[in-house]
Amino acid sequence: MKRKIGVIGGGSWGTAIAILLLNKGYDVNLYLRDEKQLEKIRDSGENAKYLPGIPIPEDIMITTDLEKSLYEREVVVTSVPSQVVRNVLNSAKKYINKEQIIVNVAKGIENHSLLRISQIVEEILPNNKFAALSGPSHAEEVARNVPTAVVAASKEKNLAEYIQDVFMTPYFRVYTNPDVIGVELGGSLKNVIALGAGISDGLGYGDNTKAALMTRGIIEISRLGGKMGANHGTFSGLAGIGDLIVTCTSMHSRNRRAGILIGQGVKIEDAVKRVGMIVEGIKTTESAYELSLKYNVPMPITKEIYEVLYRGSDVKNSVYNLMLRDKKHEMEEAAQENKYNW
Ligand SMILES: NC(=O)c1ccc[n+]([C@@H]2O[C@H](COP(=O)([O-])OP(=O)(O)OC[C@H]3O[C@@H](n4cnc5c(N)ncnc54)[C@H](O)[C@@H]3O)[C@@H](O)[C@H]2O)c1
Ligand SMILES: O=P(O)(O)OC[C@H](O)CO
Repeated sequence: MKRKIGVIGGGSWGTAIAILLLNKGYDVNLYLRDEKQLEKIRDSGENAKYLPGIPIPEDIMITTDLEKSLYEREVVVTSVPSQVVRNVLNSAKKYINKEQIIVNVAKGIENHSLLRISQIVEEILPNNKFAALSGPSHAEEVARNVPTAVVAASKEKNLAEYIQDVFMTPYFRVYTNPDVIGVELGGSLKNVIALGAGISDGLGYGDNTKAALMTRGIIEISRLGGKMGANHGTFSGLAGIGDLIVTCTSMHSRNRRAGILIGQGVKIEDAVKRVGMIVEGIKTTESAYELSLKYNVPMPITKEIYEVLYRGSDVKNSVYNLMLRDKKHEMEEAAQENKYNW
């Protein structure tokens, strides 16, 4: 019997995931909310707004009927922007039974509650099993079978291995990891640093600057992650440094592209409109900044990006603030524990 999967969210990632799963021979439903978008997809055979140039197989059952999209689905994939996952799941929960497995692929941290998606799912669907799938994976490349590697994270080994099996293809390699917190934080917080990398590019700075942002960026992500219960090793893996690299360097990245525009002096709202798709890092910056205060963790890059996005600070000032802050030991935490000391 064919595996039955439901994907919620007809943006670029939901569409690419649906195609990948259909090509594995599964029975795939794709839910999107917009009837006009659905008609356009039916007429043109592609999702021109979110994933242009990629033919959508007719066998994917695309629908605006949430109930229908979830009916008898063994796995339900959430692929909507992270700030709306709660609303979408609240609407969906009456159609989801406790046997169905929830796999989240959205990358972000809810504003104000500061919850990760796994925690939101736990609140709304406490009896359902959950896994997070994350890593360096631009939809535009996955949809073209560009070799890609990601991580399936679950507290339960069997579930992580099951999800690995569900998604793995010769072009899409899936590793397992028990560290749900680290995988979720890595995927979410890299978007903040990618905005910074984009701003740096937009200002006309060079590769040195970007390498510094990426390196110091993963250090501050890992510092917060450690305090929140993540495993430091996760941040050296695909969902950590891997996703940070791809998002800070690729022109597919909506976060980086928005950052470039902001660095060039475009207003934030206009930059987001020009990108035309979700720029997760904007809202995640607010959550990340609040988490750094809550856990009392220094996150200087995140703080400066927060100042630029939410307090109207001048980007060049932020660069000077970062360059001229107090002098530091590179391995500050380790030095405090008397490792890496002279
Ligand atoms: N695009 C990628 O390459 C990629 C890769 C990995 C992870 N992600 C993550 O996946 C998530 C989705 O990203 P995307 O790239 O598909 O975004 P997108 O901007 O391409 O599409 C978002 C989709 O969500 C829909 N949507 C928005 N609000 C909704 C609501 N309330 N109910 C139902 N649908 C709603 C939009 O109509 C749109 O179809 C994000 O968290 C992103 O970080 C994206
Ligand atoms: O386009 P972005 O910046 O949202 O990044 C997409 C994916 O998260 C890359 O792994």
